[in-house]
Amino acid sequence: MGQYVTLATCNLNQWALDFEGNRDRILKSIYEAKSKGAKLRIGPELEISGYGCLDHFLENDLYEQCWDVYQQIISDKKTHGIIIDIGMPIIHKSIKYNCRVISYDGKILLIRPKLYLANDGNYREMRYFTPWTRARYHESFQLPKSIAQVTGQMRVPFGDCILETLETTIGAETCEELFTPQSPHISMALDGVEIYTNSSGSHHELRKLDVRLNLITEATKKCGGVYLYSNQKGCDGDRLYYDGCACIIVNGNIVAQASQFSLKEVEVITATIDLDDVRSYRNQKSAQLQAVTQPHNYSYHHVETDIEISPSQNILNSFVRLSNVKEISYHRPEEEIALGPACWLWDYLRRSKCAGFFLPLSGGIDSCATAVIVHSMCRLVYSACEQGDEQVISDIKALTHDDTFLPKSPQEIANRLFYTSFMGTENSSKETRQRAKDLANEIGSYHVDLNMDKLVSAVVSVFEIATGKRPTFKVFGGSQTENLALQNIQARLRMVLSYLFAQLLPWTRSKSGGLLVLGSANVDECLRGYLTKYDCSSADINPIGGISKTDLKKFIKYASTDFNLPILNEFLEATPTAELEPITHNYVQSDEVDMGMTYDELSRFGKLRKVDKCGPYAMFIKLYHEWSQSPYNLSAKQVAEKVKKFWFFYAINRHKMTTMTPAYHAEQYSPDDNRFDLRPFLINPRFPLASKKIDIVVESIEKNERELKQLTLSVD
Ligand SMILES: Nc1ncnc2c1ncn2[C@@H]1O[C@H](COP(=O)(O)OP(=O)(O)OC[C@H]2O[C@@H]([n+]3cccc(C(=O)O)c3)[C@H](O)[C@@H]2O)[C@@H](O)[C@H]1O
Ligand SMILES: Nc1ncnc2c1ncn2[C@@H]1O[C@H](COP(=O)(O)OP(=O)(O)OP(=O)(O)O)[C@@H](O)[C@H]1O
Ligand SMILES: NC(=O)CC[C@H](N)C(=O)O
Repeated sequence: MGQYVTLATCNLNQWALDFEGNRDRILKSIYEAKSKGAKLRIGPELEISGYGCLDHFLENDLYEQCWDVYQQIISDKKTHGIIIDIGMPIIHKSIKYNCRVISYDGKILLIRPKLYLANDGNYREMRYFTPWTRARYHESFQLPKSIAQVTGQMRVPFGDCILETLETTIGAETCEELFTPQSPHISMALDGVEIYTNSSGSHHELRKLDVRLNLITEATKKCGGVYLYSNQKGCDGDRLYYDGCACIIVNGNIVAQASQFSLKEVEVITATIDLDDVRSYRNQKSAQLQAVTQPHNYSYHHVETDIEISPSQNILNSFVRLSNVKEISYHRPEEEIALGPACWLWDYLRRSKCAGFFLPLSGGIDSCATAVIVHSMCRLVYSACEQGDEQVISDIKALTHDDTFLPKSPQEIANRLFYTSFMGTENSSKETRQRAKDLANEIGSYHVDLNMDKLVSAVVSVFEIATGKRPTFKVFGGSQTENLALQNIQARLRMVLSYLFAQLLPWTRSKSGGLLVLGSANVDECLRGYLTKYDCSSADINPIGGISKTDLKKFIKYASTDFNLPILNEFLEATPTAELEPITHNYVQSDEVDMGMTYDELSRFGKLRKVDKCGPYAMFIKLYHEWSQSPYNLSAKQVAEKVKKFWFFYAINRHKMTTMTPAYHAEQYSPDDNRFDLRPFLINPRFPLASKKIDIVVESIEKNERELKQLTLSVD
């Protein structure tokens, strides 16, 4: 007994619309899978076009080019001798589908369209594709002439079918289908499928990998079987980082797992498994009864083949070893922050071919976190170069325009690609200035320490000459309006300077090209609108725009030890301040006081608003029950005030989200206006009806409390 089969899956770093680059990575993965003895190779969702083409999926060109590339792949003889399951979009009867194309030896066996499309949060598949709503139904698909010439076939099955080899049955599931209550793998299992494939375009979100892996392990624990999961990896041209983590799971146990974050463009994993293990596992009588009581028309169309994927010599060959069960590996959230945005930045930089990054470095937590993420990128690039990763080596040489460059440290990379600047005013403290300098020194960035008071006073003078009025800070007797305007002008001038320096700093060092300006507004500031519109929060890209202040602090703590940067502790100990107002003997500007709420409270508001989908009234009810308890012990009135204040600032500042810098998506409660959190930006900030309802509840609670108190007193 024993039916040993070697299977392969992969992470591919595809790029939207990079058809030829995508083809080369697909080919590389097939060659590697074959060289490891695999008989089946699966790849990520829509891997030929790249997953994130968005509205380009509406263009017919794209479909034609996918077929062009597909033709090149299957006519390459080196891709024969292995079942290949490739993701691409296909037009059938004038309707666009998100498909798997399964072939062997240059012949297409089956085209399987996605049944349940992803359409929440960041996903809008229904905008471009139509789901194949007819379960277990198939039609005949007429191949494009160019493909027919290569394969010698005119028509192939198109629909919800499964594939039969000489030893087993294979069924394809596509990404979102795993997340649905009636996942196809359930009915496939009941119809005898032993190997399920899942090809995904699934993005990273902090603390979320376990959701995906739990679904896969639970699926195979319940149904038995081998689950091959493949995913795209990297930045393919948008705010998302696809987080790979291809894996192979057998009856609930993981036997192979690829990385979640790395700079490798092609990462193939294989496992040798025994199909008999699936059959033994399925000995559960109740499951067998469910299988035999399925209505006969519930059976899938089996595409029958005479492909042998488990040659009998496998069990006679002592070199063929069954893969061992492994522990699932997860990263801590701090590591996820260190790695995900760093990989995303690297893809962005090499694909944009810019000369590096420019970061306004203030000496505060946020820009510090951004700087440390760039440092983490430099560490990853350095270590990939050390390991001889040819792609990374060629990219770093191209970016630095130096064919001889092989970095000797992460700092050496930063010195060529990373520019930071402290842009001080008379309101800046020497501590923040020094912290910025020290950090730049530690991580090796090319640092510029400058003062821009002349610029600020010049702009204020222009205003004074034009209007005859000179605004004054509040601490010196000015109004709130004057105070804000004087702060905003400093902040906005920093943005203008940033772009000037980003354009010209490489030139001052006789280097060519311009820099990408990095923004550092965190998710909580965006939600509360605690930032100046069109200031340094307006940049080219922002690696931390989807990360909460609380997580950023944990990340800095982690990096202080794991990256050996003790200077980071100084950032953690400092009070967060914008340093836009003058410091006097009894006043230092502080973020949480300015905002009227803490960062922890903001995270809670953010989660309730977006993840739990609470309006102001529902949020108040939830928070009253939470915050009236120890350790908060807040009264209903206090909770009501906090909730109203949050919604007020959220609403008056929502317009700022329409111009926010594209940021790495990392948090479920991201308020990203462009892709993830679609809301109006002219909102009545008082939410009058919800406020009245909250007030009525507060009154009733207070009345109950008074009555209870009186009752207790009279009993005493
Ligand atoms: N409903 C609406 N729809 C579209 N646009 C609207 C609008 N309401 C105002 N606006 C526009 O927005 C402007 C107000 O926004 P904005 O100019 O940002 O000004 P504003 O939000 O009033 O002030 C910026 C806030 O960010 C704080 N802050 C804290 C820390 C650091 C920084 C920093 O920048 O470094 C800033 C600063 O203390 C202040 O509370 C209005 O003048 C108007 O032009
Ligand atoms: N003195 C400064 N020099 C350089 N850049 C600055 C300076 N002050 C502010 N910035 C830039 O403007 C951004 C927004 O400023 P803000 O004071 O709101 O800081 P923040 O969002 O709390 O971030 P940080 O914690 O980095 O100060 C900063 O992240 C930084 O990139
Ligand atoms: N491409 C997809 O179908 C992705 C949807 C899925 N919910 C995910 O986040 O992985």
